This record gives sequence, structure tokens and C-alpha cells, in this order.
Amino acid sequence: MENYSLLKVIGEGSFGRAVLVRCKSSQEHYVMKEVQLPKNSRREAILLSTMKHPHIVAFREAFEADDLLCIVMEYCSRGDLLRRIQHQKTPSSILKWFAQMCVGAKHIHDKQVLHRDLKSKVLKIMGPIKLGDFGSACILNSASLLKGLCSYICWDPRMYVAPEIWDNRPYNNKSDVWSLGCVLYELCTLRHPAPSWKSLILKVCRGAYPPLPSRLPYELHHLVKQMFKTDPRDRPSLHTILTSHRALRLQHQDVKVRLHATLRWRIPPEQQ
Ligand SMILES: Nc1ncnc2c1ncn2[C@@H]1O[C@H](COP(=O)(O)OP(=O)(O)OP(=O)(O)O)[C@@H](O)[C@H]1O
Repeated sequence: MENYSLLKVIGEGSFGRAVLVRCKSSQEHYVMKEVQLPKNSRREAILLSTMKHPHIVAFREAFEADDLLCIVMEYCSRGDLLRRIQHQKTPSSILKWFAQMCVGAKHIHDKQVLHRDLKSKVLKIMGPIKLGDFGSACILNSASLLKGLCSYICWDPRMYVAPEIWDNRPYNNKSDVWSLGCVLYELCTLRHPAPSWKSLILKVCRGAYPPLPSRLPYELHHLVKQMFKTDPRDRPSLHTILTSHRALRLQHQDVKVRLHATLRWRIPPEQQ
């Protein structure tokens, strides 16, 4: 704690507050999330520390002080997608942002982790989109069957939860795909697909949602339709989404090239 100067509280979450801090030695800004112990486990810090990716908020360190778990992470100075979603985007910028969030989420799925709380608020902006807030994430263990809202910790009023969870059926990485479908829908229409709980459960979760504006390209209509498949087995994985659409494929390749360049830069030449 003594390595950082506390600058201001930038928000309060259900598990504690988020504070903007400055590192005394480097003078760089970070966000320190203070999580009440033992209310929340150390899972968020552990999972975040294993994720190193250009589209995931970077972990710096975690430590315990005064019954609090302090998680220090990259400061995403441009806020979150929820705030930026107010303004209409062009189809190409929608696809660009969407590809970035899919690339970040695919990285965590490749590590057998489910985010379980994907929504426009956890998508931070730092130039590129970065996935944050791993407080509800869990490891997808093939031996265990994840099922129902009780084990699905997230309970978000903006309703990004997939139909299989409402129906108390087993869920997996495809439930994160549904949530990202909701974010894509919001980017396209500037509103959530369901105006109320009733319409979410009786309509959207049964495959009926207000159509996207006809001026948007077929690609976006098709993506939303696929991601809102009510049976998770019919819903594409993030790998399929990123490889079967040209615009998304290009973004995916671009991230891989940048990631490779960063790694090459970090690894001493004699070890490359
Ligand atoms: N790395 C970050 N960079 C910039 N702002 C952040 C960062 N992490 C969190 N914030 C902001 O701090 C506030 C609190 O975030 P936090 O993750 O603690 O809770 P929350 O997402 O608001 O709520 P909950 O965890 O209950 O869903 C939010 O406004 C969030 O956008």
C-alpha cells in the first residue's frame, strides 16, 4: 500500500471500491480494487494474474492490507463501453470493437476460464477494448457441470444472462457468447434487446428480439442471430465467430501479430 499514493475513488462495486492510484517509484497511474475479505475469494486476483493479453486489463500486483485484498491493475483512462455506447457507430467501428472483445474473451476461454459477467460495463477502453472485472469468473472444469443462476454469480440488472442459465440447464463458454451478443446488439442499436425482465424471459430468451435496423450490413444481422441462438449447442464459439467472418478474421490476425511482436520484444534475442 505504501508504494502507491491514493488519488481518488473512481467507483464502488458490489465487492468494494476502485481507487485511482499513482505508483511512487514510476509515477504511473493504476487502478487499485479493494475487495472485502473474506466476502470474495482471491479468485479475481488469481485469474487476472494469469491473463496477459492486449485485450485484457493488465494485472500488476495483489496484496492484503487491513482485511482488504488490493488488486492493482492497468488504468483504462477512457472509461467503459457502457458510457461510450450512447453514440451511433459505423458498422466498421462496431465490427472492430466487437472483434477486440471476442479476441480477449477467446483468450480466457482458451485457458478454460468463463468470465460469467460480460457486459458493456466490464469492457474498458484504453484505445483498444480490454476485458476487465474477473470477480465472477470461474474455471471450466470438464469434470464439473456448471448449472443454474445460483452458481452463476452475476445478477446484473442489464440482463446479459443466457437462456440456459434462466432455465437452470448446464452452461459453459457459450453463455459468455450470448452475453457478448447482447453487447453487440447494444452497439448496433444503442439499447439492450430486452426493455424489461418480462420481455427478456418470455421473448429474447425464446429467440424473439427486436430486429436490428435494416441499414446495418448483413454481417451484423447474421452475427446477432447466431449469438442469440437459444440452444447453446447451436451458438457459435468465439473461435468460430473470429474465423468465419472476414472483418473479424483480419482483426484477430492483427492482434496475433501485435502480441507476437510484444513477446519478441520482451524475450532476449538469444532466447528467441
Ligand atoms: N482498470 C480500470 N480502469 C478504469 N476504471 C476502472 C477499472 N476497473 C474498474 N474501473 C471503474 O471503477 C468502478 C468500479 O468498478 P468495479 O469493477 O469495482 O465494480 P463494478 O463493475 O462497478 O460493479 P460490480 O463489480 O458490482 O459489477 C467502475 O466505474 C469501473 O468502470
